[in-house]
Amino acid sequence: MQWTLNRAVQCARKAGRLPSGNSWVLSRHDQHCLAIAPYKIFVVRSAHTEPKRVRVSHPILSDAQRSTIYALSTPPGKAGVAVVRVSGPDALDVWTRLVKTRKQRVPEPWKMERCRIAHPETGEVLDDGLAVFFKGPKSFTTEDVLELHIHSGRAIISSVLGALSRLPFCRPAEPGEFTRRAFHGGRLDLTQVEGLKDLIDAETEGQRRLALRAAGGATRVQFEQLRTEIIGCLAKIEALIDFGEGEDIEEGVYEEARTRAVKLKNTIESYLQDNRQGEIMRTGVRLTIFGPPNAGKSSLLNFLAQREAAIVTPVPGTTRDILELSLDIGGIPVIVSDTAGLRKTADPVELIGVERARNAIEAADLALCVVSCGDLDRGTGLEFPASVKTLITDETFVLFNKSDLVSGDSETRFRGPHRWMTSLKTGDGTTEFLEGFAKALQAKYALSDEGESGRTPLITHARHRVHLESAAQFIDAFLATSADDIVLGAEELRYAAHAVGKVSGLIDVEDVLDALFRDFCIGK
Ligand SMILES: Nc1nc2c(ncn2[C@@H]2O[C@H](COP(=O)(O)OP(=O)(O)OP(=O)(O)O)[C@@H](O)[C@H]2O)c(=O)[nH]1
Ligand SMILES: [K+]
Ligand SMILES: [Mg+2]
Repeated sequence: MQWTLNRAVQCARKAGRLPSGNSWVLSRHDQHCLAIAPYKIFVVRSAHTEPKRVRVSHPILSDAQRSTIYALSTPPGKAGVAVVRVSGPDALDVWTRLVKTRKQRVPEPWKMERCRIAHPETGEVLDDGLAVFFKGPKSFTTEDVLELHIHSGRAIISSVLGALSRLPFCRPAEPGEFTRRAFHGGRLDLTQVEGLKDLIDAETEGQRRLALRAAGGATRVQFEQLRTEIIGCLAKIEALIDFGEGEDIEEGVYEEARTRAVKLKNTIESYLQDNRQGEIMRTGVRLTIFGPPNAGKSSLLNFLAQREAAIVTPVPGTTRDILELSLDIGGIPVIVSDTAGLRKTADPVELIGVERARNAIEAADLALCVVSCGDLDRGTGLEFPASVKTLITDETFVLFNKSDLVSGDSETRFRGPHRWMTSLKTGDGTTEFLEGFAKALQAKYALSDEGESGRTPLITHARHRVHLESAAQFIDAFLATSADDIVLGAEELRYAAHAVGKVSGLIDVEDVLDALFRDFCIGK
């Protein structure tokens, strides 16, 4: 028997736990139903087969959270347009007091209207602009929302915010409070809230695309699907517990549940085996440039950054400390570290630099070794200097620099995948290097186009990985139980569903929310 929100609400009403006459909306899950009426939120809990077990908890929104809030939603400063956003039960009241249109006092929802913004007490016109009213729940926060589009200038903005502050039922919004309300209203789940924040913070094309996917709800859908499938599995086991095989239940149900669980575990594992692609794309690929002294490592950093970020001199051992820069290479965010040249040294300061360089290579997602063609040419064949030889693997990118120091015919020795030859002095080969390197990065980290979701990583935050890993463990634990202890098995599946639910924020949400919204800007 499938448990629905309507049933949950019906039962709760019968039990006298919910006031009638309110419109009930929003998310329904098999075990936890979030039922939301205007300004009152209750969590309806139920076991998914037993309507009798309905329990309605206390409202989870405080008075402060129910008030009408306002904030400037665009950056302060001189510009064409500034948007002041108002959200809450009294948004319509704000309209009638501040917005003067030619036609009517009550706005037509979702329709932009030309208006004057007037002071609620003095009636003084503050600005000429546009206003739009979004009727809840079809708004960003799911509450009634009013947006005032005014001219962006310091005096105009402060006069409008000042006018709003005169209304006793309004208060300034806290950072991220609009988004928090959207979350509490069920409009966004946690992965979407994270996506929204990542979208605002995105600095490269790759980050933008990844964040948009999450903000748009694609990540949410995938996690919800996973959770639904686990619950489907659990339902079979619970049916067995309630009725027992052979009576009302057809045979083979237990085996079927196991087969499904194995499939689920494989799916989760395929999500986990993503080389941390999504997390790396979000936070940046860590690339360490290393090599012997004087190879041109700092020259390379400056070339990539297009500015004199690092000191370059003919003195070997110039770079001591690690110099880190965030760069956009082919749409991939890359945190590039320039390091001290690797060599045996008695200088205690340089020694620390060399030690740090080695640690940076260890910690990096990618390493790029720069060697001077001049250092190689003396030997026969392609022999890397001893100081770097042991650090070069199949994954290491290699740049043979200072091609101007060797004769042209020796060039072929240096060719190969992930290997380039340049002269950072003359600029020879730098275009090919940059193109080839960007392509290599894209091949490793870029997301495939929409549709080929197979290659798009699901996990973008360490939090997702933690919960998915524990879900996989619980499914494992279920598979380790036998048909004799299905009650125990069912419990493991319930934990697995619970773990996946944490990703979307259906469960144990407040601590994650606090951490997340702390970094949001006001007005979002
Ligand atoms: N001839 C030639 N000289 C270069 C080239 N690239 C860099 N140099 C010079 O090589 C010297 C060393 O360059 P850096 O960029 O400081 O080398 P580095 O690897 O950072 O050196 P350390 O930090 O001391 O380990 C400088 O004088 C550069 O101008 C090149 O392609 N050809
Ligand atoms: K140098
Ligand atoms: Mg250097």
